[in-house]
Amino acid sequence: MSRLLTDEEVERQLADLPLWTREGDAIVATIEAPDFPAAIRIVTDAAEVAEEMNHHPDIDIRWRTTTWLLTTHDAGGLTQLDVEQAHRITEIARRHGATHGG
Ligand SMILES: C[C@H](O)[C@H](O)[C@H]1CNC2=NC(N)=NC(=O)C2=N1
Repeated sequence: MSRLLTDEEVERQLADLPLWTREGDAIVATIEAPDFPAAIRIVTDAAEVAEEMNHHPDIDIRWRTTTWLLTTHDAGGLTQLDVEQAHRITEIARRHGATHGG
């Protein structure tokens, strides 16, 4: 299991993740896809990454807007797994033509 990151470590790593903000013990991002099928493709690709990492995001799907919440339940907060997954979800979203959500 990954160790908890310090507040400073989280802050420093979020500088490279403009889509993501900290909310308590989690990091969150809102991603707007071009249309609903593209939003679902992002979720499907992220599901494969989640299985591979054995680390699973909380996802809210509303038409073409998806909201993602990452935290490491086992550790009780943020770990390097969340940061790595945030990068991978961001890359998937970019590939599917997504932009920042509101
Ligand atoms: C038993 C299994 O390894 C754990 O339940 C995994 C599965 N997926 C997980 N996902 C997330 N986001 N946090 C976890 O702590 C976690 N733990």
